[in-house]
Amino acid sequence: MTTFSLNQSSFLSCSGVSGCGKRRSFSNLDARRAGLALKVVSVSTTGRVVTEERNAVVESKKLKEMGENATAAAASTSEAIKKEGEVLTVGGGVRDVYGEDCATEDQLVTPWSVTVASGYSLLRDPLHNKGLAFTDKERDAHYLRGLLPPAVVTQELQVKKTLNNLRQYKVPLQRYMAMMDLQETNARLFYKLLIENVEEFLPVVYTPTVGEACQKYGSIFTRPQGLFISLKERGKILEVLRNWPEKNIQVIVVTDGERILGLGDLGCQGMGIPVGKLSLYTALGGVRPSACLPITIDVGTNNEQLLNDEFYIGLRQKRATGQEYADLLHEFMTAVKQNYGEKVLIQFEDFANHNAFDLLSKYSSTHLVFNDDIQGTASVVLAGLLSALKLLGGSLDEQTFLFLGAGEAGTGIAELIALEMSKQTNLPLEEARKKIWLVDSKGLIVSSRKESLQHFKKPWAHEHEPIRNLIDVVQDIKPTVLIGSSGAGRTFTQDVVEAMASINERPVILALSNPTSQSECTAEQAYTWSQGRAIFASGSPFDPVKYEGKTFIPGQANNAYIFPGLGLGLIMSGAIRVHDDMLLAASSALAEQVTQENFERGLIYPPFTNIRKISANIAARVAAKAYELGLASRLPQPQDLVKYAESCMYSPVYRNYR
Ligand SMILES: NC(=O)C1=CN([C@@H]2O[C@H](COP(=O)(O)OP(=O)(O)OC[C@H]3O[C@@H](n4cnc5c(N)ncnc54)[C@H](OP(=O)(O)O)[C@@H]3O)[C@@H](O)[C@H]2O)C=CC1
Ligand SMILES: CC(=O)C(=O)O
Ligand SMILES: [Mg+2]
Repeated sequence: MTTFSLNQSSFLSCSGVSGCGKRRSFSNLDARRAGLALKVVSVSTTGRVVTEERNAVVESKKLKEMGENATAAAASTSEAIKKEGEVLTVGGGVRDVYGEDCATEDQLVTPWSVTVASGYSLLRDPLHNKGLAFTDKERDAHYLRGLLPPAVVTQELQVKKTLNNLRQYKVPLQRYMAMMDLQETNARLFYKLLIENVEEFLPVVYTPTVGEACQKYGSIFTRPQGLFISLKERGKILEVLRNWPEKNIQVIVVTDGERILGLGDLGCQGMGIPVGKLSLYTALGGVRPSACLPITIDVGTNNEQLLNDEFYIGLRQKRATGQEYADLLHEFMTAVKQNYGEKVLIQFEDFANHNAFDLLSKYSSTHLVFNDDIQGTASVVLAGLLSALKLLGGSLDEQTFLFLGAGEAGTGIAELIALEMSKQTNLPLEEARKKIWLVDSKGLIVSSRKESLQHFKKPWAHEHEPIRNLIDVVQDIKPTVLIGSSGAGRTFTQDVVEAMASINERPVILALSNPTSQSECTAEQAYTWSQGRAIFASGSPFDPVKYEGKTFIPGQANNAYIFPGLGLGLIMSGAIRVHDDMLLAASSALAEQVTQENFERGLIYPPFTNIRKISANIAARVAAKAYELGLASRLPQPQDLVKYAESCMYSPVYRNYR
């Protein structure tokens, strides 16, 4: 294995010797221009794929021999290539002939190979297909003649046409299916459309529609969008990982489907969630689509309705638990590290809390792992609270927090608030926690219940008499901030919101539960019942609300603001572990992106329209923290991390092919 310094790898990794994946690993054009005597790979007859295997060590040696001149050569090479418009250069990195941005990857794959798909195969390769946007020259060069009608159109026109078509669908699930179809047909068009129309299509590929898609996944399933690893694959998980066509994976989102949004156990059909989250990694965070791998672990389901559904696509058995479950997960975690190395980010998503906390603590010291529901949600909510303070005045420790729901989201947020409070005031963590109260399905969590509490609830069992109902808790505790993390829809009833409004001039009410049906209250309810005084945000989006002649725009408190930027920051710094301070850094980076204009409209989050800029800022702060903590492996540290983050981001614009 040959390794390069960052300066070298920013060029070399992209030009193939470092192996940017089996299919797009090397542009011969780049190689020739970089002074390497590589044989030009010829394209086969129509529809064939030419694969050329080489020994990377030999080529690596040649590049090493270039020594210090490599970077300079790379820079001038990039410039030359740019002029011809054949490949795009960004930030000193080079994208290969198919335009895959490999700037963040420096792993070596030996032996590497070059594969060129042409003709019919090219049209069916979603990462490279451009449909009618293939130019006449490209059609000649890539054996596409006759496979396409004569018209040549721009990507912009394709976006316009696709938008027109998508808007014809009035049923959200049909829009979802059309979007998935587009993703599977032409990824760049899918991402361009999603990025340019993020507020319109986020609710389609993500919450709320993705929830319905998971519920009906068996019926709408057509093609695999990720890997299914079930108990049947026990002992063979490494082989299963190797069946995935992309080799150079940077982020895995994995679920076992037991707590999909607030919809409960959807078993194998939870796959819609990793697929959706990873679409956001690319669209919002700029991680290459080919570097993203959605995985669903299927250990059965306890959902009787699914078990009896003839279209169910998962194992027809009750969930495996205990040692059997732990062994499968351990085999998975081990295989991932073995196959992709230790810098692949594994995001745990929508596991039930009885596994989520244990998995996170078991693997956080050996793998680059992150639980989105516990940690990403905490980071996004803390950001919202930091910016709400600008509307409210005062400091974090002057607030009293009440949660409905004491699971992953609730206790995860509570802990990060306490941590931030403790850092801000030097208050011991134990003391900071006393400002935070949680209610679960049995009522207020108090010390007299301590023995029977799950471990993650114990820090929140304060001295107090038990109280059963939320309204009584609100009247007793008098919170300034009320947070819904229960998964139980419409539990912030009129009397609860009215009580919050009678206690506070500007009550902060966050109804985090997803999808929309599970939101603790609607935006309209929050504004109406508080006479327009609530500072409100919800996990799933709500339309603007008109109340007494004024229009209120609800914010979206969703971890989608955090995980794409956090992930990018981890990847670009080569972080080896996730640290709480990175979550705090992400929170403050997000809070700083809220503008005066946003505040004037009552918003505590910036609009999603600016999300790529927001993600670059989050990534930069997370990466800076990784360097500061000595957890970053990609050295030296780039000087301007925001610019570097932007330069690493995937662009969905079509590339010109030779
Ligand atoms: N907006 C966002 O970014 C995110 C939103 N979420 C949403 O948060 C919700 C909860 O997720 P998560 O924390 O992982 O789930 P958990 O299952 O871990 O926790 C749910 C908690 O809510 C409590 N609860 C359930 N029903 C009621 C009720 N009727 N009254 C009072 N408490 C109740 C449970 O009580 P008990 O412990 O007694 O069973 C439990 O403490 C989901 O809807 C999810 O979609 C999650 C992550 C991110
Ligand atoms: C948003 C999210 O992660 C959830 O609802 O589970
Ligand atoms: Mg989740």
